[in-house]
Amino acid sequence: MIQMDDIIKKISETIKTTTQIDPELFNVYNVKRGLRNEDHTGVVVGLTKVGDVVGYERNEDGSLKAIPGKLMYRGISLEEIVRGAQHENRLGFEETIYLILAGYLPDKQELDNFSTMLSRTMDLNQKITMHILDLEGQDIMNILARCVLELYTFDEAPDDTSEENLVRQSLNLVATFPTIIAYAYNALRHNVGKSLHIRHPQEGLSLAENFLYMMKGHNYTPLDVKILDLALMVHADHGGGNNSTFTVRVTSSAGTDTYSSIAAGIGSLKGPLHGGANLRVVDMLKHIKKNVKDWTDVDEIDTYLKKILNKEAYNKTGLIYGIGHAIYTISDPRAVLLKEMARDLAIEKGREKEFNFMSLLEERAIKNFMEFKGTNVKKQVCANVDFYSGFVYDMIGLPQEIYTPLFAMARIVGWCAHRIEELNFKERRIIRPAYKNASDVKKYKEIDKRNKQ
Ligand SMILES: CC(=O)SCCNC(=O)CCNC(=O)[C@H](O)C(C)(C)COP(=O)(O)OP(=O)(O)OC[C@H]1O[C@@H](n2cnc3c(N)ncnc32)[C@H](O)[C@@H]1OP(=O)(O)O
Ligand SMILES: O=C([O-])CC(=O)C(=O)O
Repeated sequence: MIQMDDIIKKISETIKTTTQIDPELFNVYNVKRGLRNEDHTGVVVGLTKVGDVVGYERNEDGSLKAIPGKLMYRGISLEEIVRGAQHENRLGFEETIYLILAGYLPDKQELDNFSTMLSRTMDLNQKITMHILDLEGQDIMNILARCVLELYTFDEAPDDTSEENLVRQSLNLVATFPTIIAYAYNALRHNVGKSLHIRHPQEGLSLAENFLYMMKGHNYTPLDVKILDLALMVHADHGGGNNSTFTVRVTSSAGTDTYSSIAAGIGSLKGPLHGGANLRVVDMLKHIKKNVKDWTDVDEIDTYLKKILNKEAYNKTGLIYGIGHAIYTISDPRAVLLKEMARDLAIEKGREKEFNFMSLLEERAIKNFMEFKGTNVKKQVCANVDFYSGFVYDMIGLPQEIYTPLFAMARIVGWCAHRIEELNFKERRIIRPAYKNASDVKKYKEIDKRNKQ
């Protein structure tokens, strides 16, 4: 009897050749691999007023000048937004959500009303709650995507793309992501024999605090809330070109519903080269800690990093996770803020040795990467947002299963703002680039005249 395994083996063998395309053809046809120019800068494919990501300037001769990274939400620097909230000793995620969605900073009254509305909207109805608890699986990003798709059936106007309906759907998603993620995590714990706690979000608490409450009951501190709030602020948007937001924009441009589009964005963010890198960093660090005996020995660290780059160690992809970025060169401003948080927390929690090790690893990874690439390197690399986030989450007692979902819990804001922009832009057109055919033209053969492959 023909077995599926035999067919899988055969097709897997043929795709070794059918998927290969001569790299030279990219030059011949001027195809931008990964939508990236020769110097690795992104091909400009759209205009946005939501967020801006700056990692380099152009010299007069057109070459790249590396600069410290800048991130703007609606034209305002993320660093200023963070420092503003810190200076006034208040939380900032709700203000960031308002800024990104509405396009301007709210006044005190607007912010109070908005925060109250969000905390009221966080609660899920019984049917949806039971549904989340019923979703099987180990991966919360996968559960989140499935849950978002299911929300379509609970929405009375899921396909309505009017401005008001898009805003209604966006606010609901922003407010309920923390609840869905916390409940999905609690269901996961329950599956491995722990008690099931399904706590209703509390009116009047911030999104960050409500999330900690739903995850851990009253077992969190004001500092934990502050740190989570800041982490959410820095992950909220990253312009239109990052893989998940672009996915949301591409699917939105076809006119599909909010739930389909956001589920696609979640799928993209889960990838280990994108938001899923925060989990890979934690895993890679565990591995390095096991294999490097002296965490202060630069030679030992360098030897191990070289092995990773040579595809001889860790997961043999040749990648050092948490390092490198499509746009940033000298620094990712979010990694700078997260590192600052990590340092302060490490001192408070007695984990300075680990922090110092990570900091040294960051420095050595950049140095080893540049040496490894030698003259082939087109641009400088730096630690990205995913390098320190897991360490920060661990210090406030959050489990690994929710590290990438936490990214989604913040980025839902940017996704919604970009979707609204994509759908309301008057000159809007379906996003439909071209693929140049690289296959030979062949004649169709009748079935009894075909050769056995
Ligand atoms: C939220 C976020 O999405 S932040 C990014 C999270 N991802 C990671 O941390 C994974 C590790 N980093 C990477 O894989 C990459 O740096 C990416 C995916 C973030 C960006 O990739 P690119 O835009 O292709 O980066 P860039 O153009 O600077 O790459 C130059 C070369 O260096 C390689 N490179 C880049 N980063 C790394 C790294 N961390 N380790 C090893 N090699 C790397 C690239 O593969 C590329 O090689 P190639 O020229 O042989 O194709
Ligand atoms: O911009 C990118 O390519 C990835 C990124 O850092 C993000 O989405 O936050």
